[in-house]
Amino acid sequence: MTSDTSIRCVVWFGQPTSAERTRLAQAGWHTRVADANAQGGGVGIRRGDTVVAMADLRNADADALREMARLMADHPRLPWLALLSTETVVQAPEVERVLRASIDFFTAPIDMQRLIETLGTLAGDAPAPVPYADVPGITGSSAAMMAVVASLRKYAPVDLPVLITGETGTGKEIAARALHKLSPRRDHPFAAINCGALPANLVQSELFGHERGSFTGANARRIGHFEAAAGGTVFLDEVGDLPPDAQISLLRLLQEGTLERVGSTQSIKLDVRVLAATHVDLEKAVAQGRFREDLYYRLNVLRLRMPALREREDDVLQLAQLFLDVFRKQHDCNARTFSALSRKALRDFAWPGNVRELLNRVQRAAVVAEGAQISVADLDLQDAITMRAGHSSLGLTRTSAERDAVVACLRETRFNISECARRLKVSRVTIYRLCKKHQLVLEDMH
Ligand SMILES: Nc1ncnc2c1ncn2[C@@H]1O[C@H](COP(=O)(O)OP(=O)(O)OP(=O)(O)O)[C@@H](O)[C@H]1O
Repeated sequence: MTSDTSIRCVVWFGQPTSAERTRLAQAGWHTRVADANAQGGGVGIRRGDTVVAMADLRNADADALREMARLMADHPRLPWLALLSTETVVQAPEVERVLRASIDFFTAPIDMQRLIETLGTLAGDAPAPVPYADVPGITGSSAAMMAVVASLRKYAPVDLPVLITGETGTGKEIAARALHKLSPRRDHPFAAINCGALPANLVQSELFGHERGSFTGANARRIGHFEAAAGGTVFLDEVGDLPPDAQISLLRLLQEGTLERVGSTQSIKLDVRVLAATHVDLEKAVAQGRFREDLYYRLNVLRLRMPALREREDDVLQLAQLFLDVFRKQHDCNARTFSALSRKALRDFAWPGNVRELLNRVQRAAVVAEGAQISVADLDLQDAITMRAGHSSLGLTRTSAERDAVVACLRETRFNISECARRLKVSRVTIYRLCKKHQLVLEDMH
């Protein structure tokens, strides 16, 4: 069983500066200087800990270089990074040997941000989120999320309704906001209305407005949500909850582009795009006569399905780290990252409440965590780690397909990491991360 208190350690062959050590410590990495005097002074390394070795060539003379190359050859299982000075002669045979044995190298002055990101990747952390610069609010680089982003880009400029489906908390409103922001209507209002939360007797008036005196309590004329969003976009969440009379008014707006306020017979022309969401089966509601079929076809012109979080296993850690980083900016908290075991639990959990549940668990964990690492207990996910990863056959199939692809390519390339990375169109660091994820020990595969 993996310990939930595993450490991350950089075994530094050479001399780190105190500023470098401080930055690493801030990022959750212990530094153990490997020299003749190091015994006992460093961190105890145990099974389950993450260890990265640093070949610091900045002050290395010819003897030290030779020694380093020999050391690296003796420890091929360690992930090695190399640090060079601007004077290091990279063509020198000993330097070439060091570089060939290294996953990546850095030249002084070290870009500490890049170093910390590289260490994180080697430790199996979530890859940095893919920024969709033009698609606000959307995070995730899984295949499922990339497909969503492609649809958002396609649908946004088209002035037709979009029916957004998906379980609760999958980001349907985020998708609707992104559609609005990417559309030519972006400078006009966006109104999000939860149809299920409107009092049944006031739905018509809330959505379409009313004239003074149209019903008891209507003391003044009121503009409805649709009119207030003129020129923009209206997002109707839980559209299946609309009562029959509001369904008729909405159909008319979609067909004719007009509405009537309650208590008036005057038609008002209105330009507004309608986006609708549902987490219930609208087809079933139509079959049962609870939802108008003609309205269903009007709303369902373009369809966007938001995937459940369990279908986006690759995004869970990115989202968790993002939510933690955002929380840290707003609150004083010790937690900076997730323990190895809690990362496993985050990946394995089925997330019935989807992204919203992830956000809530991370925020709660950030409040209760005592140290720099969020534990499984902080996330209240103790049960998740006892369950098998990917209860769903989809999760299992995907994981084993990924493992098979890496193993096959490594064999085809005769375990040449660079060639394997080139063929799979990923970085060498990713190959090392995948080997770690699937517990592939290169030497055991020959
Ligand atoms: N891809 C994403 N990137 C970042 N945050 C997200 C993403 N998807 C959802 N969220 C966050 O998750 C929460 C739930 O999202 P949202 O309200 O859009 O879900 P929903 O599907 O509309 O839920 P419901 O069906 O319950 O109304 C929000 O806080 C949102 O910011």
